[in-house]
Amino acid sequence: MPTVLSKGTAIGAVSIFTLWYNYTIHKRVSKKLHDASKLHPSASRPNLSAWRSVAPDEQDRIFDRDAPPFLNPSNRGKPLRQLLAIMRILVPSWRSKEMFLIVLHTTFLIIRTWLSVIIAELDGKIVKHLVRGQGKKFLAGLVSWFAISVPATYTNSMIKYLENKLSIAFRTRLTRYVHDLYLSDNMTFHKLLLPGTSSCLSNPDQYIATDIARFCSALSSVFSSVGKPVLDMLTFHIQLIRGIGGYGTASMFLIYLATIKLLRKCSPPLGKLAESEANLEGELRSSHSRLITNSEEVAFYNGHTRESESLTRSLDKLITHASYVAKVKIPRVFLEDFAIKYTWSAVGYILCAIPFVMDPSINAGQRMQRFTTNKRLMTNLGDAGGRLMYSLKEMMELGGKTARVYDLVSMLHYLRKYDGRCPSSSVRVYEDYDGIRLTNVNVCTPESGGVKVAANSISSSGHSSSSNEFAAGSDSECDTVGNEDGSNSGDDSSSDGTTATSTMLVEGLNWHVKPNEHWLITGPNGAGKTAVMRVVSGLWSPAVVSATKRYSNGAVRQPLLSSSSSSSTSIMCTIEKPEASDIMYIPQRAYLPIGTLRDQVIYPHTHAEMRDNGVTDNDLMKILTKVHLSYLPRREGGWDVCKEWKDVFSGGEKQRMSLARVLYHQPRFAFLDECTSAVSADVEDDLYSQIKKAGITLITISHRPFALQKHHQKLLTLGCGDNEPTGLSGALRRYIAIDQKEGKK
Ligand SMILES: Nc1ncnc2c1ncn2[C@@H]1O[C@H](COP(=O)(O)OP(=O)(O)OP(=O)(O)O)[C@@H](O)[C@H]1O
Repeated sequence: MPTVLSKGTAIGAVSIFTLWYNYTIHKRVSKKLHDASKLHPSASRPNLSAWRSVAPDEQDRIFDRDAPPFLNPSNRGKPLRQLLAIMRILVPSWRSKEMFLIVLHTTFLIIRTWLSVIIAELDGKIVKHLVRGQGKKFLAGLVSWFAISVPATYTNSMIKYLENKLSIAFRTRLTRYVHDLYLSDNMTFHKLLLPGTSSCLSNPDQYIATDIARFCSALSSVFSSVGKPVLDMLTFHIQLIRGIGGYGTASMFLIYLATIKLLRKCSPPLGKLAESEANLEGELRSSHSRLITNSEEVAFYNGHTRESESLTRSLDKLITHASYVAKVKIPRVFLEDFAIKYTWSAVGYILCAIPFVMDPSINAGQRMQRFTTNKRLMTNLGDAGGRLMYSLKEMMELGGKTARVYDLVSMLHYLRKYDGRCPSSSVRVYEDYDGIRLTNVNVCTPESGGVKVAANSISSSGHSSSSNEFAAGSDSECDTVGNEDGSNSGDDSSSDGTTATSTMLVEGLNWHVKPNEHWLITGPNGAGKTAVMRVVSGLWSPAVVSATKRYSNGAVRQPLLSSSSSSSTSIMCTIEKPEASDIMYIPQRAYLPIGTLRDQVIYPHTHAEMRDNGVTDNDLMKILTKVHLSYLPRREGGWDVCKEWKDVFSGGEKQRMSLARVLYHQPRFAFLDECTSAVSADVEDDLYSQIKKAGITLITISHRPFALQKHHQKLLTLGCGDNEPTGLSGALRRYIAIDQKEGKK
């Protein structure tokens, strides 16, 4: 009895220590976060970003060891390797918080196993005293039983608590890591949704918001569901060897192995099924998001029936899949129950009974004590074995969840590394030029299937190719591909037979914008006006033009122009422009971020940055006056009011707000893409004058050249052949640059 009590005291001491530790640490961390949040809004973010704690290049190397599985299916089916790669993010060092939680969690698992052994022994002793009629000892046994129950219950709740903590810690670190990649400087969030990539990784929101959470929760519970039963089984087996002998435990092990083999044979591919289910859930979620985003348009069209059909279709697919999964699991569930609950228990009884049959000299009391202890150990053992079997299922499902997260992270790494702005040796971007100059630039739509092709070139060579991000698999050594006749279907076939399709919008564009030389870009719908803006901003990669009028998004060979050389060069396409911050791009659809009225004017600056720049609310008021929005702060109730601004502002107000942003940021060049189409003519005139007065060089994209030409000196017309505007399909897009003053081409 004293042994039991001293063990109980030791466990109680450990429990009290962890209680105290948890309480003080929690208080300290909360205070730190509270203090930090008072300094700066972004300071509330603890420095947990694995992006910084694990060198990104090192992670690139890990994730690029082979092409990611969505690009190269042969990389599928390696969940352990994928899990280890992700673990580098989750537990970046031995001294990390996650490591501490894992160690603490394991400690409590060991304590619980130890307690189970103590309880089994105590159980046997209590029954023995009862059978022998030893009342005092029986009561003392009961007191010990209650004494041990306090640390035992505390241990159980700590295990659950630490499991949740671990899951939250994993999720925080992984989501931060993914956010850093997703919102990195090269606009990965945008590239991810371009055609060609979206087919590989649709619904990134589902991956980030749901799949990461599920993966982290599954991973942290695996520590308990696998670690604990393994530990239990080892401990109980050692204990049982004393009770039922080596042959008994050996027989139990053999039965476990046989059950595992049988269950594996009868199991459906649970990992793959879990992965497909997550995909279908993502589809349903994105159908709902689309409806939420476009609710007004759908309502105007009375499109609810049509939308309901599409939602029901997504739901049906998910339900059909879920029903299928439930059906294919039946044989496994049946076998699992039969083997674990019934067969194992029967075998346990037999193994417990054998020692007494073999040794009839044991008296009734001892027999009862040993049988009770062995039976409890056997029950615990069976329970642990059962949990291990169930956790095999969880592990298979974890494989599917791991694959989803690995797909996401490797895709983001892929885009981060290979999607630099114009990384191709044949496309040069200079950012120290006092103007914007494009030389021989082909403006093409992104290739669908382009990522797939590019990634194959990576996997075959084992390192990055220099072709641009949506490029066909050609590297600088390959021959130019394209249509001899200069037709606009820039097809290119990769080695695996994948066809990358891209459309040439503007060929060999030579365009020079000097400071204070205001340009108007015009042309029919779909001619590529916005595409030119995308290429200058780096959202789309420019392609190169060759002397033979062929084109390729990869590098091309071109004979050197000097007569002395018969060799070739591939450098021929350049974009020169000022620092990125000196050019501002205002898209067709006005974007109104979540936040205050002030945030609408200063976006993407924060209020703190605005103050750092010495700008006051009075200055903002002057800007709003210039764009004819001075009434807004009064109407909306001040600068600090937060609303869903896209529903509050009219179409014209949204566009004027975009121009207010231009006046706030004062860039040297501003691309304005149809951003005054909803503004009345007199106000439009004034807005252009205000922007020009602020010293900003205008590059305006518009269908209405006559209304706006007085504010511009130069005209770039896209979508025209040599004489007349052409139809858009099939014909090669050309351009005409006109100096309006001189009236020459
Ligand atoms: N992400 C994309 N992937 C593939 N093709 C695209 C993509 N975005 C636009 N395109 C195509 O590129 C062509 C040019 O688009 P762009 O937006 O530049 O036209 P635009 O001249 O600005 O037309 P509009 O006057 O209608 O705004 C269009 O045919 C369009 O379908």
